[in-house]
Amino acid sequence: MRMPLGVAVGRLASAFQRALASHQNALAHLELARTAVSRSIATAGGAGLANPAGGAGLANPAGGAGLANPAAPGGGLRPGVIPAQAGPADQLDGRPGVQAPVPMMLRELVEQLDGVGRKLVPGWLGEELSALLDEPLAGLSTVDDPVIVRIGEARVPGAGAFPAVVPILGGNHLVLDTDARDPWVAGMLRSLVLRLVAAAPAGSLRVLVIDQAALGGTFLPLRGLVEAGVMAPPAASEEQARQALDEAGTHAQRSLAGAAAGGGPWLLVVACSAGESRADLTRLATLTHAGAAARVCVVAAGWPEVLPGGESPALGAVTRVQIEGGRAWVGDPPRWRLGADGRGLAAPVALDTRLPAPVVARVVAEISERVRRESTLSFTDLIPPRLWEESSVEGLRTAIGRAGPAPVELAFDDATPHWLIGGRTGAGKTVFLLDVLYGLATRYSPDELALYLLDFKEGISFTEFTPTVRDPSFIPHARAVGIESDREYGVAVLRELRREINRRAAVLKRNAATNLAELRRATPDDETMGMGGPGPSSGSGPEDIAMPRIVAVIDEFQVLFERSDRLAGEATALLEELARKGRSYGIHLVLASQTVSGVEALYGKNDSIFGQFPLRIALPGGSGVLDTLNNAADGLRLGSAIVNSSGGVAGADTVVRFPDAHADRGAVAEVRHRIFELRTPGAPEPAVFAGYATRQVEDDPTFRGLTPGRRRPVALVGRVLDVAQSTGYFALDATPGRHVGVVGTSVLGADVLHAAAVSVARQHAPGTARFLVAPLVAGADEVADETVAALRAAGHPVTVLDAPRLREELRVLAEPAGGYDRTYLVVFGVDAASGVLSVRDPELFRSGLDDLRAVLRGGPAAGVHLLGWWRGLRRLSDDIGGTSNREDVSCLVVLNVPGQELGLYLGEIDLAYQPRSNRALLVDRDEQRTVLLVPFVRPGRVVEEA
Ligand SMILES: Nc1ncnc2c1ncn2[C@@H]1O[C@H](COP(=O)(O)OP(=O)(O)OP(=O)(O)O)[C@@H](O)[C@H]1O
Repeated sequence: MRMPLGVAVGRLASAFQRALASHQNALAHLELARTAVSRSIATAGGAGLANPAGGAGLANPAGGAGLANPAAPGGGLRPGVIPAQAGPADQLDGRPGVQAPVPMMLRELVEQLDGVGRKLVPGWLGEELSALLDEPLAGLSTVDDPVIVRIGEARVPGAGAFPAVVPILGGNHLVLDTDARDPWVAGMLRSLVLRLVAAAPAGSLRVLVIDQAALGGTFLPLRGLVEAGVMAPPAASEEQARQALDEAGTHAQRSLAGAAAGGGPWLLVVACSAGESRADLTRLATLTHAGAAARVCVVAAGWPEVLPGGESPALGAVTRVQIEGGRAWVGDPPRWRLGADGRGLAAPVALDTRLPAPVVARVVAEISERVRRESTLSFTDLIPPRLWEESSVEGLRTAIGRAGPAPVELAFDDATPHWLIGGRTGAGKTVFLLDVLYGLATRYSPDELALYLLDFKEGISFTEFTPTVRDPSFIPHARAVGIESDREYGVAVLRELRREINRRAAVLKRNAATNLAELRRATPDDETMGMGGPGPSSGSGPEDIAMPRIVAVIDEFQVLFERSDRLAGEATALLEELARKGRSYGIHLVLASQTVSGVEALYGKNDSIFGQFPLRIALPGGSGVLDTLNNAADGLRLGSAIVNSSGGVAGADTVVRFPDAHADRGAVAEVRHRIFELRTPGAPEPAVFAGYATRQVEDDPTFRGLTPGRRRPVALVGRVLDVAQSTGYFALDATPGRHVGVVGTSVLGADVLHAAAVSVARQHAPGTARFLVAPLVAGADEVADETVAALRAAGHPVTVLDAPRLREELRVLAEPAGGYDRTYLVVFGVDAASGVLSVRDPELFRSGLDDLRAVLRGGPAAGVHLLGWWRGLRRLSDDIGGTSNREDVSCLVVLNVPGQELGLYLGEIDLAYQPRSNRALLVDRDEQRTVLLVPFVRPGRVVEEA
């Protein structure tokens, strides 16, 4: 029985109404509609699709009851929707065997379906794009269902054109027989990807492009999507292709494993030249069988029918497209048919190829903006609702930002024990580190986590973790904070970490554990945390097994290697050891650098260190921490980073956005105060080393603790650059030569002498020590006067000497008679007296220098010590009778003396000393001690001039 055309159309219309009502059910309705069409065609003409010419009215659209006239209101093609595309489609004619054009009903069907698809996928293309971009991008609420997407335009000679659509996602895949070296195919792939990502909700779809044949060039026009975090940088080599397919496989496995829970993003794998390798074909084919739950969709171009060794791997739920002489033939999609003969759409298709650059730019910008909007997170998003609830037994984890809308967490654990961070100046390194550190310090208590924070550059990176005058709060996890650190201080921190490794190794051994996690799993927390009884089998005290994980951050670590000297050698050895052993002992390194050369310096020195740093984080300009072939970080915007946990190899990058901690100072301060309030009462402040800070003896805790009655007085001269910043001092015992010589033209010499004099004075009861003070150089008068005043205020007798009187006193002191416990000769500018001292007494045949040398040797045994400042090493050497007598002044504080000159004087050729402002070298010949000092200076001293 024949069905009247009007009835068929009525059915069709109601089917479409339903389809339009719910895009969720679009495919079901497509099926319904198709059936209706087939039926109507079959009943109307009995000829079906294979021979539409036989269908009444179908061959002549104009006669087809409204449907046939595209311009007719309410039906047909909307003006401007289908572009009048020039190009191959204009020459299209029917597929061989197809006698007549595709029925208009089908054309209408597909047109209507594109109406549905338009809701699903923005329908812009070619010239129409600009017009449509005035509308907001149509978005999908989900991509969980199959999406009907337009790939081109079916053209029927003499009968107009209609959109050619295929189902994609939802378990549907697309395969083309021609690869993307064909510009037509390349254009279609780009257009398809752009339509899909534009429509998909942010974060619901990620695109992986494999493009070996064009070295990643096919998707160059869409590279903005990489930065938007929607598309991974194209895999352009065999190795990268393998990694991309690994990722797709893992994604499918994970999705299948979590299928019951539902959700999760989709991965669109676009293989631009699939036929490059049989292995890749097999893996792609496997994915087409995996079903919708795998949440991977394959679009593969260049799929060969046969391979040299046999058939191409069997494909699953794919729509095939063949390219023949500039025409595309679209096969039947899985589960339904586009034509009655089972051979697909019976009309050739001109693929969508044109994506005008300005339009692409605008779409990409809009997508980026949307992703940015939807993925923007603030500093507080990194902070857990409840503080200090995590255990660090298995490792440390913290949120650092988002990839699209998906939160990204990074870990310090067995897989990624240490991190390497790169980024040019101003790339946000400090902000990123603050994000990480606050994230950690809010998740883990100080029993679970300790921090060592070291910064070598000028700036204030870590200052906020330390108490200041304006804000006394601090982060109780921080044990040591170095700001504008010296290399020496850096090495001191590394030494301390090595000591901690050795301590932990011993505890582990005693407890028969091979690593920290094992020990802590076997030991109740209150014991390992230092709050309970002794360890299980060791009998060791709780302090002994207190083992929070330690994160040591070294910003601008390349400074350690900026010279090729003994210190750099030690730093390399220490870093290597820490990197190698840290994993087992819960000690994790974060090395950050702004220059590639910093990284290369270390590579050059020792290749193996960076093998221990699988996690690479590249901020803008930080490609140096990635593989040499991976320049993904070059075009990054501020606030984004490439995170790569495969040692930086290309293809394993994730673009992550992180919040700007600097932008929300109030929130940051509030978090810090919350952490501070939670600390155990009496928790120690971090030891803060600020490279620029000067030190005064009056503020020194050791100085304040000095009282009379010490057996051997100590002369305090500065603060050592060790982690505790211990006080630098010389013990003045009876050994010949126990005198303090301060050397250098710097006026800081006078300040150091002051510190030495007032500190020894505190160790004698008033009146039991006498001080002979000789201010011999004008530049030191002020300090000398202060010294005299301070000594007198302490109740000690003080005699002020000029050069001739100094000579007299030396004559007396050369044969000491006693009377006082100690006599201190404090000479500001010993060298200024050398003219007077070198004169020989005509009667005694002795010069002042002879007496000086006698005092230097014999004085200490009689309680006489010289505290002297020489304004040059040569002058000191001359006064004491040459380098062979150098033990006669065995305690030196060296200021601005060239390292080489000092090395020669001390007989240490490889001495790594560079004079710099606000620093001195403490040399104790008797104790074989050479350490860098921040010398004590008078308040208000401008040290830069030193
Ligand atoms: N995620 C972000 N979003 C927006 N702006 C950011 C972000 N991170 C950092 N910035 C901004 O970038 C600027 C530089 O950041 P930061 O001080 O962290 O850089 P840096 O790499 O440490 O620089 P330098 O090495 O010169 O100290 C700051 O003004 C900061 O506000």
